[in-house]
Amino acid sequence: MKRIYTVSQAREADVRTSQLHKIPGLVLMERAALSVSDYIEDKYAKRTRILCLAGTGNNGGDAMALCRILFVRGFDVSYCLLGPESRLSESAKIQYQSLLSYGLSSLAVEETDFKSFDLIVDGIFGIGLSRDIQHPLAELIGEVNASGRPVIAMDIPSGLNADTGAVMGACIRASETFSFQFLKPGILLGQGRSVCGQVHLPEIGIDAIETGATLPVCLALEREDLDGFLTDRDATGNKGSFGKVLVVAGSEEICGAAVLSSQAALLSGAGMVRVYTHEKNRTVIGTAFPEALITTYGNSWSKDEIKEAMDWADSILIGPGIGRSDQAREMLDFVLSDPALPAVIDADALNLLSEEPNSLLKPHGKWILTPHMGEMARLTGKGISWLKEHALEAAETFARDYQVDLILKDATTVTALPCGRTYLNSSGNSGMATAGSGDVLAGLCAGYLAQKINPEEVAAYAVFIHGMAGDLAAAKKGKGAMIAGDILEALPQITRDGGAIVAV
Ligand SMILES: NC(=O)C1=CN([C@@H]2O[C@H](COP(=O)(O)OP(=O)(O)OC[C@H]3O[C@@H](n4cnc5c(N)ncnc54)[C@H](O)[C@@H]3O)[C@@H](O)[C@H]2O)[C@@H](O)CC1
Ligand SMILES: Nc1ncnc2c1ncn2[C@@H]1O[C@H](COP(=O)(O)OP(=O)(O)O)[C@@H](O)[C@H]1O
Ligand SMILES: [K+]
Repeated sequence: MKRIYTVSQAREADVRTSQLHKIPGLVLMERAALSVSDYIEDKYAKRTRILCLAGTGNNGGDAMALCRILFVRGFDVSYCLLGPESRLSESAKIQYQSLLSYGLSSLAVEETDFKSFDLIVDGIFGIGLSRDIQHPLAELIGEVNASGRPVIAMDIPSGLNADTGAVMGACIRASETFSFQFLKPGILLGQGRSVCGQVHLPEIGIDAIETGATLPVCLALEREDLDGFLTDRDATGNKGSFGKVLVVAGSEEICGAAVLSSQAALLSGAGMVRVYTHEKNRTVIGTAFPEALITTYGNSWSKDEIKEAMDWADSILIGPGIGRSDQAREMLDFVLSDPALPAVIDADALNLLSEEPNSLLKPHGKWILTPHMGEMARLTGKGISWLKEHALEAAETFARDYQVDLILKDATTVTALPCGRTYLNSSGNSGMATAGSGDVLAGLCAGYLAQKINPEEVAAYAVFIHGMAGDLAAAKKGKGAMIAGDILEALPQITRDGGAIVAV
């Protein structure tokens, strides 16, 4: 599991480490620069022409320290200081003076042709970026990007908001980013994934800030974490003991969502799945998915029937394809009146809830909500562009206010838990933006809930596994041609024997 620190948390960790262990900031800067120089030495020949672009803050200090180390190691390296000496931070000034002592003075940036270098290091701005980048640095960044040269970003590509992933005026497009020790939210959110390139997280000796399990922290799951989640299947279990899922999905007009979500629930390892749907769907679901138990309703649904199914189930999924009719609203109200049954609330159920969000405030147990940005906009009354820039804050606030697990689906899905912990998902790809992909995720959540696998964090794991399956599907079919059924088909490769993970 990787920690993700906001700008203020990264600064806190930095200060804490310096104070507690009496390690000056310059030492951390040296370690940061060493981690990048070791990498460059491994990957590039000594004759590589390298240009380090240094701003006047500590990010520039990192770049100048790197320039010195590479010079001492025999590389053909130069640098441009992008600002007056008078604005250098304390540590950056020391790095600059050190370079001068080696006889290395800054190139004049207006006379520098970026294309004449083989590799460019971006140390213009790090996490200290506080406003939009303007003339002339914005143009300079445009020229670096247009040069077509590989760029290594120190800490974060200059111009990327480290908290939100928004581009602030202009942004370096890096081929690789060395984020010092901890990920930043902006690397995964917003434009982060498209401008960071390959991300490295070198250890530079900074202590983590959390001192107890109660502190809010943002995390990214990794493949290794699944070993603890998908434990071996109980050899003595039976279909009743592996969890029973009730899927309330589909309507007179829509059928596919019920098939995809209930298949995902069964593929998660649950013992039984029962679909409660409109009678028109019986034949299709029964044919496409003979393993499902099916209960249907006609013009009117039956409280007794659904109650009996809820009593039978260990978890319920409600929403995919149920529509927004009065009938759907009544069923949703009834289902949510049982606080004891762990529930996944998806798709149309979310749209119905957005008409009356306060119904989420009534007492309840485990509820997982899975809105995409459009559904979240309806639920919160906020615009989609605002939500995209404030995804972390929006998800965390919602989870806390309504005491639900909130899966805010997007290219990087944010999963916020009411305890204050948040996960940013690093698996998955744009091929997953295909109809029915969300139904698969909702089914997976309900399936794991029924099995009572790590209920507290189940939402984050389901998202991660869903993304991994999407990556396998993309590898097999291509991002353009993959469909939701391919994500389903890939699931067993991840959960082979309910435990071992097959490399993606
Ligand atoms: N754990 C840590 O936090 C460590 C941090 N280090 C480096 O230090 C960096 C942070 O250093 P700083 O706080 O000095 O911040 P930066 O080096 O990111 O830059 C801050 C400076 O840029 C100015 N500025 C901000 N936005 C601007 C804009 N749009 N146009 C023009 N000027 C602008 C600020 O006023 C400030 O003077 C990190 O990103 C990292 O690279 C490393 O040295 C090692 C350890
Ligand atoms: N560009 C992307 N990169 C990674 N995952 C994506 C991307 N676009 C969409 N997804 C994922 O695909 C799923 C789409 O779900 P959703 O919008 O509910 O689709 P549907 O309603 O058609 O089932 C979500 O899990 C989302 O996170
Ligand atoms: K940078």
